[in-house]
Amino acid sequence: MSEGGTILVLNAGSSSIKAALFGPDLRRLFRAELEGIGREATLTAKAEGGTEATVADWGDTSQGPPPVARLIDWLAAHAPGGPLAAIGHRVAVGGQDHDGPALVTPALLDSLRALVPLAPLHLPRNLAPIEALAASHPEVPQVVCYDTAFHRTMPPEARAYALPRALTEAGARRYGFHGLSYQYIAGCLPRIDARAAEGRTIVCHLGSGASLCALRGGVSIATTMGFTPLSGLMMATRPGEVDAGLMLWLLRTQGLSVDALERMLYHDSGLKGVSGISADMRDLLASDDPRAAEAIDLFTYTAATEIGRLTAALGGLDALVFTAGIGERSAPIRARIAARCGWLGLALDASANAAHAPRINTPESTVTALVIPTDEEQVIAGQTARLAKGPQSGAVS
Ligand SMILES: Nc1ncnc2c1ncn2[C@@H]1O[C@H](COP(=O)(O)OP(=O)(O)O)[C@@H](O)[C@H]1O
Ligand SMILES: CC(=O)OP(=O)(O)O
Ligand SMILES: [Mg+2]
Repeated sequence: MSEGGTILVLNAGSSSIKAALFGPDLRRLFRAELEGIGREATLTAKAEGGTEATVADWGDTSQGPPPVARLIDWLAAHAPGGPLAAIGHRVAVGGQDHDGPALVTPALLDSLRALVPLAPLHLPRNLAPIEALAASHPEVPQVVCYDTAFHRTMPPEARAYALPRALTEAGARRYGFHGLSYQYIAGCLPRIDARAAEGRTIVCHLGSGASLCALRGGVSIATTMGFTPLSGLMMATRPGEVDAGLMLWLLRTQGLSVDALERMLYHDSGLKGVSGISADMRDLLASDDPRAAEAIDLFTYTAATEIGRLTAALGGLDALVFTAGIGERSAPIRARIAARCGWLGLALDASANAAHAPRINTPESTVTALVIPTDEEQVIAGQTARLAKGPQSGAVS
């Protein structure tokens, strides 16, 4: 890693691409977010400490060149210059063979390409910039940071499906996702609330993709996503939990192809499918269409019932944390989920919630409720700096 250079971080999610530049001291220098991937997108970018954000209409991203390629060109022209010391990438899935950050090599890329069926919405978007940057910046080490790695502490009963043993042994088990976000939150908790840091805490990562993580003493012991990021909570375009038998029925009797089934599950379900209006929670909250209300009800119902399931895994609940796009910014959704969790002793302070305060529970609430903005890019930058500094560091050729 070139001493004194900057670290570029790329975090491609299902509805957004977040990019950031960090200095050698791991302080953020610049951030950019392309929001609305797959439709009309908007770029927001800002130098750290700067007052003016750049906001640009990015046009329709459902067609044309991959938006990440344009974003990389845009960053080269607009972000602070200087040599790149390393590039860190969020990679949604590491499967059973990859459970910690790793330097990119051609062999690693080959093994990750084989995992695309485990995260077809994410992995191609994660791998494309690695391949492009390996070609354009062959001298710069690249590091992949897995969403799944944080959950390797889950006990066997939280990882296994009740499938034939041979399948479980072959890797057909729950990996969990959003681990970079949960790692960031777990790292913040000791500074924010000792009881949440040491006790039984559920983190609600509610973005375009959504999941919950049960933390005991800051360590993941259960999560709602599984082998793929389809299961668990209802999401922007994914259904969350559905009966596997329904999928068999669709394939056997409704003439659905495997490709059409995959498209339906990853792109056309969730908030978008139920409302028929939008995948964006903001649009649904602003709509007076009853289908929007139905979609929001199903979203908050599923989140609350899954909180119940993870509370059982933890044996009780001390704290609930809201994070990611919806969790950080939507007071009405937090209020509706919390209202369904009153039986746990949770009560929100309406004005603290409306103000997105760091602590939003009432003094009487037996469960602490916190809002913590996540920062996956910071975790990626830390993992990237550690690996790229090592003596074994080398770029892809
Ligand atoms: N103020 C808000 N109210 C409700 N939803 C919001 C708000 N701001 C952003 N969102 C939602 O957050 C989601 C994006 O969250 P994010 O965590 O960035 O997702 P991802 O990383 O999966 O792309 C979008 O689906 C958007 O609808
Ligand atoms: C794993 C996952 O669903 O990620 P995202 O929320 O970024 O789509
Ligand atoms: Mg995300």
